[in-house]
Amino acid sequence: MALPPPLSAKDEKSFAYETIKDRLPLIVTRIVDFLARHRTNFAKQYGEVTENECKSCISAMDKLRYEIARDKPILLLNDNHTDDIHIWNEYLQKEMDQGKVISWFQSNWLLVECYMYRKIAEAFNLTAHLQHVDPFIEMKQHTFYSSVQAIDVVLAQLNIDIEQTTDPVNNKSTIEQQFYNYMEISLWGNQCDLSLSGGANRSQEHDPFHQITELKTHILINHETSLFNYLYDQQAYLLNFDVCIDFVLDNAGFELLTDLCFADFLISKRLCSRITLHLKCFPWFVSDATKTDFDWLLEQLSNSSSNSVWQIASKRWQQHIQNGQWIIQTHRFFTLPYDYSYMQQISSELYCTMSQSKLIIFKGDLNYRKLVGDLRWPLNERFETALRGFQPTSFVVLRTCKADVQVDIDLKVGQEITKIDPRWMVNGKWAVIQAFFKKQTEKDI
Ligand SMILES: O=P(O)(O)OC[C@H]1O[C@](O)(CO)[C@@H](O)[C@@H]1O
Ligand SMILES: [Mn+2]
Repeated sequence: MALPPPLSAKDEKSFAYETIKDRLPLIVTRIVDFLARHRTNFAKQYGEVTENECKSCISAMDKLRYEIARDKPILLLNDNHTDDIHIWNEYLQKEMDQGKVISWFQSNWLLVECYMYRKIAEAFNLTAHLQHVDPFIEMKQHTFYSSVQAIDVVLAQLNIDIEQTTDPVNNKSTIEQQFYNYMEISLWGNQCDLSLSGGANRSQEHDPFHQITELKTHILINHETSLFNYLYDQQAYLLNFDVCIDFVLDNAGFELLTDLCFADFLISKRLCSRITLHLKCFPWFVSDATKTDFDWLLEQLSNSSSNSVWQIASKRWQQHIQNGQWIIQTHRFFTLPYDYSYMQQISSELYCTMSQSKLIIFKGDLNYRKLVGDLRWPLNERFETALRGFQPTSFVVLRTCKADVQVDIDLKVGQEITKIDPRWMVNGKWAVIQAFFKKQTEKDI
């Protein structure tokens, strides 16, 4: 089957064009600003040489901004000591060997956008003292603190819902309703990503429980009922089965908090017995959560001596980690330019362990783009076709729509939504809870 062409800034009417023309340069500018503001601090902390390292990062950022604006060719990476460089360079080299010039406005959007974040990492990797500096750290921490009221509301209710010793068999409908609440709060938490706003604050100021009721009609595909039954029916709550979920997390701050609430709910109500939480290895798409962001969030909760609600939740979460029910993982596959149809070939061990899970939960827009290959599928294409063979196990994507690719929507429905909101595909106000259920083969049974 001939595949549709990839999304690309070649098309000047596309969201890719807007992103590369306006948003990516803005993100790079904010890094320059960050470095300029912290130069003296870094020098105090790590010694005088860091002044020069800051300067070299700033000039790398200036160069990057210039190259994006001028649509310059993309070159191989240079930070030779990193463990992903050979995979990146092999990918780029293969494209070059086919005679293709890879450039910002002419090539695949997914590739060049991922490359920008890898190129930023390269600049920091090439220094001796700034390798572990995260240029997006302030923006991420700010979204957390500007959402404290919403955090209070969610954690207070979560503590109540979890402490209530509901017998799962006789209270199926209570647990079911709570499942939808935490899943939808986690879904709309995805509105808080910072790459869409070019790094400008996207805090959560409303009561999330009210918000999910209001936003219900904005979920264009909603498989939550099938998902609940799928997890509930396997009876992890009755028997001591080992039922695993892989949770591919997205953004730090408020979104991460909502994801952990959902993960806590799934474990505490025994809808599964183990969750692997996948974080990013290095700063990615501005707001994606790294292990440092995860640790920082837990620390904020546990250090809040005045807030018992935060402390109770954080104690429970620390326990999930200590007793192995939450496993924290960073895998380099998630920061490569490959879409998910390549996972089996590029990172077979990751594909293999994920295949053993009952369910994978993918958070966010970028994960959706990677699942469907970031191709210009017709709106009514089947999800399974768009996945092009990626079927490790059953999975769901919780995504607010922020890129002009979407499948499994009836064309008429698409026209109706366009009338209501012409930018529905990209403004983050619409969402999908889109599941793929793997058919069981004889081998699986
Ligand atoms: O954090 P998320 O939900 O993956 O969103 C990141 C999104 O940012 C954008 O790249 C915009 O730059 C989206 O198109 C992209 O998929
Ligand atoms: Mn993200």
